[in-house]
Amino acid sequence: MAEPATPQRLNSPAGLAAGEGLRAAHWVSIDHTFETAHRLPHLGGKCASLHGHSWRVAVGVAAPRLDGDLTVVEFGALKTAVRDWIDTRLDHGTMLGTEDPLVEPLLAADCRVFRFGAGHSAVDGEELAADLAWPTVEAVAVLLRRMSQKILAELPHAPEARVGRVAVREAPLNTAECGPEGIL
Ligand SMILES: Nc1nc2c(c(=O)[nH]1)N=C([C@H](O)[C@H](O)COP(=O)(O)OP(=O)(O)OP(=O)(O)O)CN2
Repeated sequence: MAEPATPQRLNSPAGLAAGEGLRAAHWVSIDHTFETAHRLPHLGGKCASLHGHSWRVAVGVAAPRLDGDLTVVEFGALKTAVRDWIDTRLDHGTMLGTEDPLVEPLLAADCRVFRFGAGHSAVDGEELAADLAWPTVEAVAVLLRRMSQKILAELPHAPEARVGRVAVREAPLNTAECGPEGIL
């Protein structure tokens, strides 16, 4: 009789014939949405005007083999942590370059502001964007990939699990992706 496919056997390289799938590669991803304003004075045109988007982020995590519970990382734990980080710092706020003259008046009016390019004055997560001068979609993807790497490191995950591509959509037609170095 065939041996039952218990999680232990499935995750054990010794329990698999050569070429069987579980040693190959695994990708999972979670999505989150947030409502945030930004502006990009350095690009000029309409992007220089303060405007808002319904942003969507997809965080991908890859691993060469699964954890003992047959996951790359548990969806619920990853979603909770990613949502919490975004919802307390970006959602219903404004992303600005640190030199933007709108920073001070918005903070004075008790609005949520997340500064890019804040260098040594970065606070509460801004350090992850301290070297990114403006909140372009590409820069937001870098920020959220760094955030995801920090979160993954603090969660139980499969051996050698890594954050893969992080895709950020600011509008239905505009998406930026950030992936591991060497992917091109
Ligand atoms: N590579 C990038 N290009 C642009 C960015 C960016 O972050 N990275 N940002 C903008 C503007 O902020 C703007 O929000 C988007 O501009 P655009 O696509 O031109 O405008 P619409 O969303 O209104 O697009 P339509 O297709 O014209 O409706 C610009 N470029």
